[in-house]
Amino acid sequence: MTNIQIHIPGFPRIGAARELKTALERHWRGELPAAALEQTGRDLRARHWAVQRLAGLDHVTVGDFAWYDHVANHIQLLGCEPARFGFTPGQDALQRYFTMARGDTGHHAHAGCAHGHACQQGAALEMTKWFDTNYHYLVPEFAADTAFSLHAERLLAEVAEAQALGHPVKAVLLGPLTFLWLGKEKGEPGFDRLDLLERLLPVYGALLAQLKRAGAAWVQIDEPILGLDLPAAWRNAFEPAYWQLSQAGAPLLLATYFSPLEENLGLACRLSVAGLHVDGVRAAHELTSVADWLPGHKVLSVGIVDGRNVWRTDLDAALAVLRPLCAKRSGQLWLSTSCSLLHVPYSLQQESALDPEIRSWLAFATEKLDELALLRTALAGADAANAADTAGTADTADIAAPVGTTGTADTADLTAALAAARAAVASRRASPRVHNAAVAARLADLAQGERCADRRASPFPQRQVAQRERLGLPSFPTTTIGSFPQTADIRAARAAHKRGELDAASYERAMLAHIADAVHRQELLGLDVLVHGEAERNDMVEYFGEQLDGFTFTQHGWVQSYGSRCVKPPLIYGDVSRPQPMTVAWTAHAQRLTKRPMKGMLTGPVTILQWSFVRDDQPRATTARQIALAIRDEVADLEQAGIAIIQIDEPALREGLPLRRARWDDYLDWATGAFRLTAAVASDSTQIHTHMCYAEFNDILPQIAAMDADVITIETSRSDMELLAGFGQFRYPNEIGPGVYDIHSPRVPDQEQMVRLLRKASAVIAPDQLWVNPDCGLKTRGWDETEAALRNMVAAARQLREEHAIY
Ligand SMILES: CN1c2c(nc(N)[nH]c2=O)NC[C@@H]1CNc1ccc(C(=O)N[C@@H](CCC(=O)N[C@@H](CCC(=O)N[C@@H](CCC(=O)O)C(=O)O)C(=O)O)C(=O)O)cc1
Ligand SMILES: N[C@@H](CCS)C(=O)O
Ligand SMILES: [Zn+2]
Repeated sequence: MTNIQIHIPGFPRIGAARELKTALERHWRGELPAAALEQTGRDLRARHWAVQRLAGLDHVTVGDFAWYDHVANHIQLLGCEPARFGFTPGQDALQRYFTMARGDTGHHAHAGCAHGHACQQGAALEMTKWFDTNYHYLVPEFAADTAFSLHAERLLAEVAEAQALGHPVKAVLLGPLTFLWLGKEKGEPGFDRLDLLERLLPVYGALLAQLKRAGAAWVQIDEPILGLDLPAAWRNAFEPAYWQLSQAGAPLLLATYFSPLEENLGLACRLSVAGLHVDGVRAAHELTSVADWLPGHKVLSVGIVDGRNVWRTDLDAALAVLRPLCAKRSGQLWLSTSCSLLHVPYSLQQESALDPEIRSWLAFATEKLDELALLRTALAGADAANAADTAGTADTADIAAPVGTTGTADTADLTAALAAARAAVASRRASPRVHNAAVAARLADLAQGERCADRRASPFPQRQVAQRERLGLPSFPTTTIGSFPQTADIRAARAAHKRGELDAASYERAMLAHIADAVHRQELLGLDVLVHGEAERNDMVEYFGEQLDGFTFTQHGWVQSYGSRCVKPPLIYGDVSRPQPMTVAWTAHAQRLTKRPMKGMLTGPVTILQWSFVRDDQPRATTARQIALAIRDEVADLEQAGIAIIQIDEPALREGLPLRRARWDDYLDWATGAFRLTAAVASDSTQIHTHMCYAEFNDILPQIAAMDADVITIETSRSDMELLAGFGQFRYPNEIGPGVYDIHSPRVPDQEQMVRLLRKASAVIAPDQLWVNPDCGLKTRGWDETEAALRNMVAAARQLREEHAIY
């Protein structure tokens, strides 16, 4: 009979009430000593392990906690902190960690630094998106002389902490190949970071041996890159690497997630490990093959509960998938979430304001633990019954005894719990609030007149003439990306309004005053195209989600985005439409305060989709088109209100690319189509901007060009304008604003630094196509640094105008 166990690849670390965020930010402000911060970490870990055990999980996961990011943890664990930080022996490890994550603000590239203007010494590690999620990791830096050494004290201390609390431990590590893959090569061209594997493996070996000695029953070793299109050298490296590691220590559970294994399936099944975890949601179609190919003595861990979305699991469907697997695997079958629960909110228990019907459709992290326990109980019962049928005796001795609330369920409880889950799934399927006939009809009408609906009236050159005539901007026009500092005042006013302590009219007055302040400051700075500053927005996606039909939102559904920063993704449960204008009054107010053009600011359909929890009952493309129509209405209304420039942000367009290249074309087709559908309603003389950050665009430049925005502003400063080369080579046809300063750092760039970047940009893009702007919005910055940086930016633009003498 099958031994069924339950576990999770990882748990949210930020805390039910974002305790980690609060503690970190207090520590960084100097208000909380390191010892107190450490205590917060211990308390959170203890609480999270207790929740896992109480739900009946067989192992607690240790090693998923991080002060800032789990990849950064591995940089320290494996002793490869970049030399450029100049850390000295004996320097406090926590301080070094935060310096890597946040930069060394004591080292100013602009003020008397001997390293020149491209100086990156002391700059924070680059952040980039973790696969196709909205979580950012810190990018390891590798060079030919990178050395590794083991610093496992923190991880081993966490193992000991869990053991002291009486928990069976499964430690989790990033695998060596994924760790190297996620890093960036620095230094000499021609260096290949895969060459470091030989040096890295002995350190992993020593680590695994230490974990075994420490009593970790299992080590989960994450290799999500097995779901990517890997170069042959990387694929070939797996077998020898894992053979070497298998000699070292505790049994290894190799974990893959986010993507099907495809051509790597046989390889993953063959590796010298004791078990394999697969994503049973995104790679559901591979489960039978994996169950067939994986040798019988290995554990198969099936990630059957969705770790990337918030819908309650259809337990009947899950059991229908699991039963045959259970029959095939006479040894050990583990049930799990598809991936770490880092990507979903903590618990539904705190959500008192959700509509009860919609609430019944949902499962956040802690509810997903309960789902696993239910599935295990249901499956174990069926397995026992089968065994009794075949052997004539019911031997339940090797069924892991369920513990905890759900685990103690007797047959009646189990039946009731399954019935409740079934009713919730049925209610969601049949609910009239999910479907809106008017939205369906509008989409159907579009399908008929498709070609005109997503094309501007005239081609770009004609629009450019009309826009230049209307706007009369100088060359190298200056602008910002939308948000200005979300000050403590702004946040406090919104929090007071939410608590009912500040009435709607007073809140609105406060926001209008912040907008007026932002407009005034921009005029003094001499910017050419102004923005209202987004003071009234809690978040660029949540704000729209709160106003669109078909969306709902939570009170506490926070998900970590990077470090202490979190987002509260809205939930799309039904057909999307816009009951009324969402931004027009704020933007029109701002426009009335100035004679300069005020840029309207919208979030695009792909980004709203990508940064929300989305429906799983219809294709993402359909939802994207519904959102596109809603935002299109807003474009039309802004235009009607006299707004001449409208920015439609699509920072998540690149991140939404499927992890497998074979699926790119289909995605890019509907994603860029949704953008065009949003923008195409604008007349020729209305200038449409889009903005993208976090993007390595070069492999999708034709599709970005096909979006046909009049102006695109992109993040380029951190790559020293290297990203722009592709736009030059491709002869990007429309106007471009390559970011000239990194908004993630409090460092104020000087004029000369930005002039250098603009000259570099002018060498690859025609100067009359160029705009001047920061990399992204300024909401996380303070006003002093913002004004200082923008003053220098405006001066840099003026200098370029003089150099090119093309007013
Ligand atoms: C551009 N980015 C975004 C991404 N995803 C999004 N959904 N939105 C984005 O903007 N992905 C990629 C990047 C990630 N970058 C960031 C940057 C900054 C943040 C951030 O600052 N997050 C805030 C939360 C923002 C928010 O929702 N604010 C609300 C609520 C504020 C709050 O916590 N209030 C307190 C009370 C405060 C008080 O003063 O009393 C409370 O409610 O308890 C608001 O402004 O109303 C963060 O704090 O983490 C995220 C991603
Ligand atoms: N308009 C947004 C874009 C962020 S990607 C902002 O400025 O914050
Ligand atoms: Zn941005």
